[in-house]
Amino acid sequence: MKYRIISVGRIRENFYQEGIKEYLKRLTAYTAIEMLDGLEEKISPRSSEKEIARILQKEGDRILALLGDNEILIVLDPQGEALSSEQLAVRVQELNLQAKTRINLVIGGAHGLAPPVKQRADQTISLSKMTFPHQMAVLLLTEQLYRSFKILKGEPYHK
Ligand SMILES: C[S@@+](CC[C@H](N)C(=O)[O-])C[C@H]1O[C@@H](n2cnc3c(N)ncnc32)[C@H](O)[C@@H]1O
Repeated sequence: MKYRIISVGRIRENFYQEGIKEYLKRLTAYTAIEMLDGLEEKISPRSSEKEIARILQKEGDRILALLGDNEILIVLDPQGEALSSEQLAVRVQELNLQAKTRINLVIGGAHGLAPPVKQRADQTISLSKMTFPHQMAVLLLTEQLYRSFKILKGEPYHK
């Protein structure tokens, strides 16, 4: 099964880039995985609700255009399903057995994700009830995916 992390916001900070790159590299021992970032629209901090909705829709259209019919979409959202690392590992195992071509994990931008993206989601997963910056959410996700594969392989990993 192929994995793709789609981050609407660009991964700008060096220290996030380094961490994400490291976990993506480690993950290649277990699966084919790529990351796509920077799908965001420019937005002013003083944008109106209407402007934000318009931008979210544009970003959402871009995300949905990337997905084939036979691809799984998992949205990352603080309001999503809370899983332990062991439960996430079981979820990864189940997903890997599905007759689908790719698993897409989507992280929203500064204003989250448009309703059509949330509606298309096959699953919505939370990393915590707290809200993180998108770069932190991508880093946490890559680490938790790596942890999942380690758990599934029964390989040692610091607790
Ligand atoms: C800065 S947050 C967006 C916050 C925005 N106010 C909203 O309503 O979604 C950027 C993205 O990071 C991801 N994210 C942040 N915290 C998360 C968490 N605790 N669990 C899962 N994803 C999270 C989500 O995909 C979110 O869309």
